[in-house]
Parts: sequence; structure tokens; C-alpha cells
Amino acid sequence: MLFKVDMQVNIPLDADPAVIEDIKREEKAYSQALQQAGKWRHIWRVAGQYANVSIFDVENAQELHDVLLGLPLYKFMEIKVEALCRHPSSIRDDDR
Ligand SMILES: O=C(O)C[C@H]1C=CC(=O)O1
Repeated sequence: MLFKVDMQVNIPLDADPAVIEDIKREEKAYSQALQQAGKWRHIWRVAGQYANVSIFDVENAQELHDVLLGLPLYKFMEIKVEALCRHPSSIRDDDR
């Protein structure tokens, strides 16, 4: 199943910069492993915001839930999820 996920990151102003840098490093590794596995299919920065728009390709909503709760930055995020389905005009074979 494909899902569009909007992630807005809100780091508290009083957070320890060294701790945040560690979490961001973990986040990058976590994200890139999921991208390599084909689960996190696309990620784009939203221009001008500490936010991204992502497309996930997972088995079901439970898997997406588990992936999102595993994000190292999860506790600093506002997350919006929308389920996607194939558009009748799509020419892509991998849209489901
Ligand atoms: O920077 C972000 O958008 C937040 C998060 C999502 C993937 C990643 O590496 O960091």
C-alpha cells in the first residue's frame, strides 16, 4: 500500500544541540535504510520549512505505523498520513 506522509519537525529551542545532532544522524541512517529496502519510496524537502513530503510503500497501515513510531525524530514531529491508490491515468507500472 502506498501512503503520502507529511512530516513537520519542531525541535524545541532549548534542546541540547549535541543530542539533536545525534538524533538527526540516527534519523538519516534509519531513513536511508528504509529507502534502500524500497519501503520509503520518495522523500522531498518542503522548500522553506523543516518538513518533508514522503511516499511510503508498505504492506499495510500497521507497518506504516510501526515505521513512523520508529523514527528517531518522532517525538519532535507532527505527522499527517493519507492513503493513496492508483490513478486511472497513471503510466507507471509500480503504482498500486
Ligand atoms: O529532515 C527531515 O525531513 C526529517 C527526517 C526525515 C528523514 C530524515 O532523514 O530526517
